Amino acid sequence: MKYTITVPASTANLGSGFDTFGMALALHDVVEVEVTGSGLAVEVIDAGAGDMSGVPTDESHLVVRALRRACRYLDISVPGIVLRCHNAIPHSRGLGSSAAAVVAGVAAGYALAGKDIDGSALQLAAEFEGHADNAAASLLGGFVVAWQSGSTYHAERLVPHSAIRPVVAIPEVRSATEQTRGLLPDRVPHRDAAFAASRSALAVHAVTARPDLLFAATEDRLHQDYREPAYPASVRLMRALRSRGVAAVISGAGPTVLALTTTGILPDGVDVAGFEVIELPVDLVGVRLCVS
Ligand SMILES: Nc1ncnc2c1ncn2[C@@H]1O[C@H](COP(=O)(O)OP(=O)(O)O)[C@@H](O)[C@H]1O
Ligand SMILES: N[C@@H](CCOP(=O)(O)O)C(=O)O
Repeated sequence: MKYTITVPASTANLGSGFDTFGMALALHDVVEVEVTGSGLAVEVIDAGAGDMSGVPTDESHLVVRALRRACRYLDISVPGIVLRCHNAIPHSRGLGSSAAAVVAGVAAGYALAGKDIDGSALQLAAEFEGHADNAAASLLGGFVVAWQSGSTYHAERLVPHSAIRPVVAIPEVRSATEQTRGLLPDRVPHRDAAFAASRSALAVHAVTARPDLLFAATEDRLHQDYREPAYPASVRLMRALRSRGVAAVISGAGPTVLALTTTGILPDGVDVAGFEVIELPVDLVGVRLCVS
């Protein structure tokens, strides 16, 4: 039997919802899993993601680690595994590749156990990253609001307004989420926290019902400026787009720039040299499984 798991990329934060908002995007990794008599074989296939040479093919592969974790949680043992990973989501660009890999592995564990995905899958997946925004989006699809109570992760899925057409500008350069989290301060001024509270509350309304409010709703003071030294060209592009009235933000921990448009294109005259610009519709479904 072959289990095929299709998992969407995601964009986190959406400007004002640091570690809270996520949105699934229609760019998918596909992972095929087969159970064998013994051993582990991992094949990593570039399906558009670019250079995959740094990705391991042993037990340290992220999908394998998440699959093993889910199998332990679900109390099943698997004698051997063949894994074929077709990677389309570029790595270390702020499009949630690591969360997608973890969600694929967890979903594979549930598939092998013959169990439907439930709330515990989010917990298992979010534990890998320490925040649930990307994982919830890849798991549930649509627009998610994620939060943590103690060590428990939660998320609510909302449906984005149908007029929203996300466009991403992906640079060639990479930046590791772990490193850019290190650029964030331990404390922020109270006025910035209040600013963030107003904009993130507004963003829930803007994304679901009032796209005309997206520009104000995506303003951020908690993370993007602090991370600018890691990817100045991305921040420059984001600011150039915002100066034209586009609701542009840094996608996740960067360096991709996300524009929440209603046109599916970026305005003429903005210099996008060094970026691949593509429209990525919202994925409303989240992770899916096919058994053959
Ligand atoms: N499909 C995948 N298979 C295996 N490892 C992956 C996969 N996707 C991401 N990773 C691992 O996660 C790293 C990128 O994670 P991260 O820095 O959080 O960036 P991103 O914004 O792309 O999630 C990669 O360098 C790789 O080690
Ligand atoms: N909220 C996180 C999101 C990281 O997303 P990624 O796609 O860059 O891994 C953060 O901003 O650190």
